[in-house]
Amino acid sequence: MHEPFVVVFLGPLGTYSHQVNLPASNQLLPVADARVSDAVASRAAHAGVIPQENSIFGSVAETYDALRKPNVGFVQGEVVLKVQHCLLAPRGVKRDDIRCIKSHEQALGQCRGFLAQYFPAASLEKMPSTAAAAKAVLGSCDSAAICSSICTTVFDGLEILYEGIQDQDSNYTRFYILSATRNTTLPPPTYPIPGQTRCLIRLSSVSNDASRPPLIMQLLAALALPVSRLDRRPQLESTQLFQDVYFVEVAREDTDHSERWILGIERAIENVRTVGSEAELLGIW
Ligand SMILES: O=C(O)C(=O)Cc1ccccc1
Repeated sequence: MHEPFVVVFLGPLGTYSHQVNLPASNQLLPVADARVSDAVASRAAHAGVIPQENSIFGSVAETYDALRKPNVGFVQGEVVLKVQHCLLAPRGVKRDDIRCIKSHEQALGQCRGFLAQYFPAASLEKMPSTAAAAKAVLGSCDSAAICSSICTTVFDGLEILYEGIQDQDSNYTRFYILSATRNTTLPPPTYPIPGQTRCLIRLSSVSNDASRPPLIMQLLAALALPVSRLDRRPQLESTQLFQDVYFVEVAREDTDHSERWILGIERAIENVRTVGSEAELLGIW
């Protein structure tokens, strides 16, 4: 018997992370708060599902904050999920009773228009996840949660007041599949398509001269790869104010041979280090 391949996701049951389509052989385990990357780094799980970007609200800040840490793991795949938000309340609670709406920051952000139009006076409460919000409103007489309709089957006593409340009908979230090391082999099928087509690189400048802030352009010029997306978060423990860490994704051209492409990426990372900046390969998939 093989040991099960354990994948952690942002819990409790009923989150969008839980609904990401993974191979059936995986053993799925919910973890609380934003502890998914910690569970992967500490080898409590083989891999984890982390939300990376939403088509309405943008990058998931807490994911990039986790990716700033040393030894954060290695992105081995991506999965895109269609997200349809609902407003759920305990059975019997009416629209006019609602004073407080709870959810994950991303879900509150994806439904800003709906909230402003239908609940301009309600207080908004940020929760660790959408399903944590659903669980928290159980038994309340004046609170509702923004979450997936699946939460009505996970938690008894909730009903749907509104469906499809995100600001655009088309709403997708992209998740990274994070493993502990580059050498972890994910069980097939691979995500999303066979053949490695993307990589994620973390870049930061090392500069002690406050009068000459590092130029992003210099980092990217040293990297000299066709960057397809760029994210930025404050650098932790930097010697200067407002120094940033950059996360770049590079997409492989169809004409590029996979192994040659990976060698090129490794060489580009060495080149950034040669000019005195930091570069780390955080994923290939
Ligand atoms: O809280 C959840 O359900 C998550 O998985 C994070 C999230 C929240 C909103 C949209 C997509 C992912």
